[in-house]
Amino acid sequence: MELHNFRCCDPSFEEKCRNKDDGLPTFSSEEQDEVEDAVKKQFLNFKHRLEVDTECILPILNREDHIAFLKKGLVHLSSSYECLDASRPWLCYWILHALELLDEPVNDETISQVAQFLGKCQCKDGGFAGGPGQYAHLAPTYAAVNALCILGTEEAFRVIDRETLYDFLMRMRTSHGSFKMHEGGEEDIRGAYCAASVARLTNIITSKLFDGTPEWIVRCQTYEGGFAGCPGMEAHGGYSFCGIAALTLLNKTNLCDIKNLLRWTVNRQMKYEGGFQGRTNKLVDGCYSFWQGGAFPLIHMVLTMQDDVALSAENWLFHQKALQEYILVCCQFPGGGLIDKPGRVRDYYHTSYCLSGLSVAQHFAGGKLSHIYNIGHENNMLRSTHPVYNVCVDKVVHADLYFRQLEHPSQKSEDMKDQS
Ligand SMILES: CC(C)=CCC/C(C)=C/CC/C(C)=C/COP(=O)(O)OP(=O)(O)O
Ligand SMILES: [Zn+2]
Repeated sequence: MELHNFRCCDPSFEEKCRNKDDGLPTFSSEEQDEVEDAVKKQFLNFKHRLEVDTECILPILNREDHIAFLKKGLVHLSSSYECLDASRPWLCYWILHALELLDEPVNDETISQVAQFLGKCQCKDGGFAGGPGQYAHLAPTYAAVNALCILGTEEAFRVIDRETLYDFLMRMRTSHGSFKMHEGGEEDIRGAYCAASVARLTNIITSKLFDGTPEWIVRCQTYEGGFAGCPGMEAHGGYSFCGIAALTLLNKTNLCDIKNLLRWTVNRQMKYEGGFQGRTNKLVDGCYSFWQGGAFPLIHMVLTMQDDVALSAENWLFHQKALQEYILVCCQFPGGGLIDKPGRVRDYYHTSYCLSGLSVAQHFAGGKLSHIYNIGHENNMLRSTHPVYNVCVDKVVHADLYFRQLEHPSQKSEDMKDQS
């Protein structure tokens, strides 16, 4: 059988996008029309090739273009993105994580600049804000901690003030164990996940901080099987990931109905496109490759811990080939960056989560099972992401070793008791 490499994008349109040197995800309306046509054409072209060649085509990940797009964003970080002015730690995290997945190093000067910039987003009373001088919020706190762990230098680790971070988390906690996103803000399952993730990663977790949290999280699991933002709301992939990842971090996955979660999640993979939808009766979107796809390694880990479920390497939980095809064929934007679906323009959020989903589909690992599976060109392989934090595994191990040797907040209160 002869195998053909398949570059999904139209070369002339690719060149045009590559030369857009502002790095910003903005296109005029004429350009948007052109984008829509070009990417639809590439999808139809792929489907046609599939009919002719059946299994013989190898879609290519356009690594160099994605890296160039990501690096442009890193340079612009401190000056642009007025539209994402309250999400600057998120931009750092999305870009740094996508680059680590692509195994692309960042130079020492940039590492130091980004660490210092994130330091400016940290608030005096603890936690990180969406930008310097803004109020602390749990979402940018999660993004900043992940970004600093990806940077992975002593300077980056030292930016995190663990004492005030603990105070901030305590202030966001409600009496029933849920977490508000910010002072006076909404409480939802993202809060529980962001709090558990940063507390675990920086080694400041205490039983007092998460008393009642697992019980509150399972109240968000709906009759469909996925998790909602709050009890009584609709199941959604973004919230489902937060639910199962937070329960994993808190060692309480036994409290949820894992088989119902599995049934709901597998049914979110779309038969025609191969990608995932976020919720029942909605459209496929590349970012759910991670929010839904990332739940499988966690579900698998729970299932293998239960004796009555026999899972083997042949017993895959989702269609890893179809997901890789959707990401490689439909979600690569010509000239760099990844997207929600054909017709949309690139952004750093979709670039990061499409690549995270591709990594999960390539390195399926959960419990005792792990295998590598690449449907395309050999150069498509990404590094493996940790399914709980969505940071590459080596960086999680490194951060864990660093923070584990520091004093724990419960140790401090013991010391205070001894002194009194
Ligand atoms: C850690 C952290 C902060 C996680 C965030 C998780 C996440 C992506 C939540 C999504 C929330 C939501 C209801 C989106 C629906 O948007 P929509 O109606 O535009 O999209 P849809 O049609 O695909 O449902
Ligand atoms: Zn999306």
